[in-house]
Amino acid sequence: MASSEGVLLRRHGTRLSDTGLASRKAEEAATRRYEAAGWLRKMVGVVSAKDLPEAPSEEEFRLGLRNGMILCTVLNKIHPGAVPKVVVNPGDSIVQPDGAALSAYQYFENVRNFLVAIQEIGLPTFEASDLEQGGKSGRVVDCVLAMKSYGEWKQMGGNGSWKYGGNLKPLVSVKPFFRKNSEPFKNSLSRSQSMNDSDGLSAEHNLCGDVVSVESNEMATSRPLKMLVNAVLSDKRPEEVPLLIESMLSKLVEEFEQRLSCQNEMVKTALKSVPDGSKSFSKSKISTGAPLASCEKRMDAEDNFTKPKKEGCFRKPLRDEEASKEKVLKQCMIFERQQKDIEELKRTLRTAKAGMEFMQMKYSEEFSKLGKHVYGLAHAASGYHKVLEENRKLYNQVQDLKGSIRVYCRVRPFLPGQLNSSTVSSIDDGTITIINSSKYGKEGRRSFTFNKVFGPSATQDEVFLDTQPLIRSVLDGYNVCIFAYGQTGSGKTYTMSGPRILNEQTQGVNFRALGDLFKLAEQRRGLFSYEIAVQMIEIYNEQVRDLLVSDGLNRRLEIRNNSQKGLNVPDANLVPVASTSDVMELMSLGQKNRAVGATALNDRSSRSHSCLTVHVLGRDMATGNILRGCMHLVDLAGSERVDKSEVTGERLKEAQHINKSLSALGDVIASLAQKNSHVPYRNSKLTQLLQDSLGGQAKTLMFVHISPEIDAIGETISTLKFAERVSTVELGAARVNKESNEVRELKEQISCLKSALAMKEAGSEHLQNTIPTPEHSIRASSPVFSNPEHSIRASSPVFSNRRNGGDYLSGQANYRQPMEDVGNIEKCCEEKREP
Ligand SMILES: Nc1ncnc2c1ncn2[C@@H]1O[C@H](COP(=O)(O)OP(=O)(O)OP(=O)(O)O)[C@@H](O)[C@H]1O
Repeated sequence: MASSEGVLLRRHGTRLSDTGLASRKAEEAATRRYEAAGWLRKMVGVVSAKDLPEAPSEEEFRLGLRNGMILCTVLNKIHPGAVPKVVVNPGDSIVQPDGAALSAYQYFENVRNFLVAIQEIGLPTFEASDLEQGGKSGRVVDCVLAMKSYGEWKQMGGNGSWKYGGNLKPLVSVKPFFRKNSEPFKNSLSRSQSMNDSDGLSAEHNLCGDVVSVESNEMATSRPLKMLVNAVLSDKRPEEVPLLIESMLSKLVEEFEQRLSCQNEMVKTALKSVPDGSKSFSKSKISTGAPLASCEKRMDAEDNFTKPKKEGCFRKPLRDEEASKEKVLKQCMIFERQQKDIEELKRTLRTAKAGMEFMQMKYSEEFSKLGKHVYGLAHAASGYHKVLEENRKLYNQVQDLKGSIRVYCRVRPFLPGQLNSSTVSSIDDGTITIINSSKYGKEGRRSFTFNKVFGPSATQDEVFLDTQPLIRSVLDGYNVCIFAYGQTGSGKTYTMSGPRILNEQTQGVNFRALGDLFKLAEQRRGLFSYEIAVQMIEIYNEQVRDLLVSDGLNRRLEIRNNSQKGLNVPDANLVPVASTSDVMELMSLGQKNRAVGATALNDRSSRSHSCLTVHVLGRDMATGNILRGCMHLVDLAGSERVDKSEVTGERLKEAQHINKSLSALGDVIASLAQKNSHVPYRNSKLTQLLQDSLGGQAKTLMFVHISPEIDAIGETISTLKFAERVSTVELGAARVNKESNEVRELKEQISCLKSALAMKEAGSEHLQNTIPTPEHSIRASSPVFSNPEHSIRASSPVFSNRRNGGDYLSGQANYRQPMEDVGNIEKCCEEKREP
């Protein structure tokens, strides 16, 4: 063996000094081995020691003792009964160099029992594997030499606890062995078995729970392992055992390492999940002890629950325990942290709840405020509607003040090819002066005053300007009548519709009025909803016909002034319209249906009155009030005299009807203007038809057309007379207003003169100088005197009666005269006041 060791040493190229040390050690080991072998041989005798040479090699020493018989026999000799039963195999005489002949049973029983006994005595032991190939025979030698010492100590009468004083290495890693068939072994085995059989979990738990010291823990752990080893090795051949054990051990080590790394991972995870801030908090809690203990308990419970049951309890190194404790600490910190978070959440919830309640209260307050505001707004809105209504009324009153019957005169320009010699002398705002030819009487000029006179150059836009405000009145529920009056060819159709070729500039009143009507209705959307519909009627020979028929049948219609729908001709087609173009389309249909007769004067001359009525129904969306208004656009038949038309028979009849109806219209308007109690509506179909729109709050606009040709002067004058008659009262009223202004001014003059007289009578010497004051100069140049209109007054009796009137103004008057003048002026004022 020494040589083999030497060979080994040489093979590795060990240094010489090392080689010497090794050989010395080898020699020493051999000496000890020989001593052990000699002592054993001596103890068992030559026969029993036949397998153990006197100076054996390591191998021979191991093989000689391998069956355990020598060892057990010697031990029983020095300590009788130490190994109660030594197994003797019948075939043990057959010695195999590799020990293959030895049964595993024999091998285990004797060696184990020996080792148990040695352990019980307190002698140094070895591992069973040390008797195998590659085992450490030095331990066996130590054990044998310890037995020798023990035997010698016993022989010398040693008693009680024996202390081995030999130079032995402590056998820390050696597992304790228990004697087979011995009581302690039996008890531990039966206990382990019963535990495992009954309940693996509780058995493990109890095993772990019973651990009080490391020693007892080791004992408890070794029992099931022993069983496992027994079970595994029982049917194995001896030569397989070392390999098996090696494999098992490596697996155990592997398993242990795996668990260790697993635990390390858990600890790392726990450390990561614990916030830094919580450490100090948790530590302070842990220092109190109680929370930590509870945590540890919880963790133990968790561990026991999650650990696989078959693993059993492993003895852990101290480091593992520390890691485990640290893990517990971390868990505890997490738990504390979670509790803190829960508290925080609860607090937040409480705050949120309070916030919600506050918001709810605020919202209810806001809602009640909003409700009051809405109520106020509704109130204001109703007020606004009242104001609107008031505004509507005021607006129409203004229109009334402007005149509910307004007459406008329009002079047609000369047509191409006509002689450019006009009967119109001058046009001054509302007054037109006509040159009256000698043919119809005394040569001279005649003036007519209307609301406005449009000369030949007036545009369609200018003509419409005064009509425009009345369109709003229609939407406000008032009725409006717009007439085009005049002799044939004077331009009625031009004013109402425009020329044949239309553009934006040449559009007539109809287009513009309807355009404004729809535009205003659109602007009022949201306040009012409007329904607009159109009727078109023709009055021909005092017969009423519907012009909006598609079959061309001219059925006679009746006029009923008391129709509930506000329709005077309820049987006529009433066509809803939504735009100006809708209306124009209907108008062109009506024009086609209109009875048109060719006359000597104008091939487009119409011998009938046509009336386009736009019915407006407005619903006040706030109050639900209904407003009904309508606008009549009437293109009257030519107003020329019958004899001029040179017609007889049917044409004469037509002309007579036209004249009669126009005359009736004049009568009605005149009656209205004069505010007569009786208005003769029923004298013609035309006035019957327009009854609701003539008088009352209705507005009437009449465009009177005249031709400028000299040969039409007769028609022109008769037209102007008709128009003057219609507008007389209105204009008369205007005149009265004018006169009252004059009276007021005259009164001012009187008071002035009176004060001048008073001063004179007071005997002022300087009167002569005081009369022509700047005040008088101003008065002399005041509108009353400077106005051309007042030039009439200058020649009036008031001033003409005055002697030295001019001197008076210049301050040269006789002082008696002013009193006369005052009397005259006062008299004049009284006269003017009368009408
Ligand atoms: N202000 C005007 N400017 C230019 N042309 C005009 C004007 N007024 C009328 N006319 C032209 O005079 C002609 C006759 O006009 P219009 O047809 O309108 O007369 P009327 O009175 O309607 O005739 P009737 O009674 O036959 O219908 C037309 O050619 C028209 O274009």
